Amino acid sequence: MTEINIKKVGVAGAGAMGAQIAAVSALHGYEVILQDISSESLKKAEEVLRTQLEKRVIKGKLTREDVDCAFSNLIFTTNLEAFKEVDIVIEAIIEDLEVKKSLFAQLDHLLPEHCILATNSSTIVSSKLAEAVVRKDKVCNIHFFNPVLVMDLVEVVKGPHTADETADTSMKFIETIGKTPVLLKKEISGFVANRILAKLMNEAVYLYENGYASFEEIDVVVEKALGHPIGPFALMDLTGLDVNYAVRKQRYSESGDEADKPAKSVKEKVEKGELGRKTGKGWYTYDAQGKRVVSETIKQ
Ligand SMILES: NC(=O)c1ccc[n+]([C@@H]2O[C@H](COP(=O)([O-])OP(=O)(O)OC[C@H]3O[C@@H](n4cnc5c(N)ncnc54)[C@H](O)[C@@H]3O)[C@@H](O)[C@H]2O)c1
Repeated sequence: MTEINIKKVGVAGAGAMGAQIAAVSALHGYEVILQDISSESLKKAEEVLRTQLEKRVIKGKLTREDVDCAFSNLIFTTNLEAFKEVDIVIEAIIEDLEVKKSLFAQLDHLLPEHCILATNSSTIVSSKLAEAVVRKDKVCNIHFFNPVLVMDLVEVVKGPHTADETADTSMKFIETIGKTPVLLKKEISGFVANRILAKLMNEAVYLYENGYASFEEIDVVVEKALGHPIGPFALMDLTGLDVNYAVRKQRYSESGDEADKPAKSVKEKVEKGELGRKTGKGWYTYDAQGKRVVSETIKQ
């Protein structure tokens, strides 16, 4: 078994996930290329990362040298050609199967032969993306959780096409960036955490849409009675309602199961552009610093 020696990391997509995956890799000494089709997204990613890492310096979780070193390891670019010498690419672009497949096909031509091509998709199994490439044995899921700077766990999912050394190298890579990887030996849409979470979210939305309790009250119950750090509606705001919507659409297109369909109330919010923290409003409203504006009903 030949294991791949990872030195350079490519991250495609500089949104909420890609930016932090790149930052964590750079903080652990890897040379990282963060690529996005939008220069606006790259600019925002750099600004947000500077703020987030600065906060960690103030809290004493990182030193200024750590942060300076991480930024010196990071390249922000719109040029896909910059991935020509990377050893692993983690794709974290929008949750759209056809867009992801098209990127995988482009990358397959461009990347060195040994390079692993992993997807951070919340739900799409990597065999659907492996269809677009020749290097099928180098394709797997590496699924991080939001926010990547904080969340320890990463799911690595092996498809029937994934070589053992691809899964092994991916697991080891995750350990080297200070995270705990869990290997799924067989692929299944949504993997472990999101499948379990989807059941909870469905029930929360059912109770809300049928008027049993407000979304704020449901969040309070889940936090205080079940001990979750945040409730399902606050979590949707953190993840992005557009991401939740896209994931459910994908799941529904695969399963045809009505229970997988995007929720009506989520669809309405996405259509209004209320996507959660990233737009300042989702289920809750957020101020310019990203702090939740507490409603009068909850204050009482
Ligand atoms: N948000 C979450 O909580 C979360 C958690 C785990 C996994 N994921 C998955 O991670 C991926 C990214 O999610 P996100 O929340 O960071 O999305 P996001 O909307 O914040 O960012 C997506 C980025 O991809 C860029 N992009 C679109 N098409 C591209 C292309 N062809 N090439 C390069 N860049 C492109 C966009 O410009 C944008 O900057 C999705 O597959 C999502 O399912 C999200």
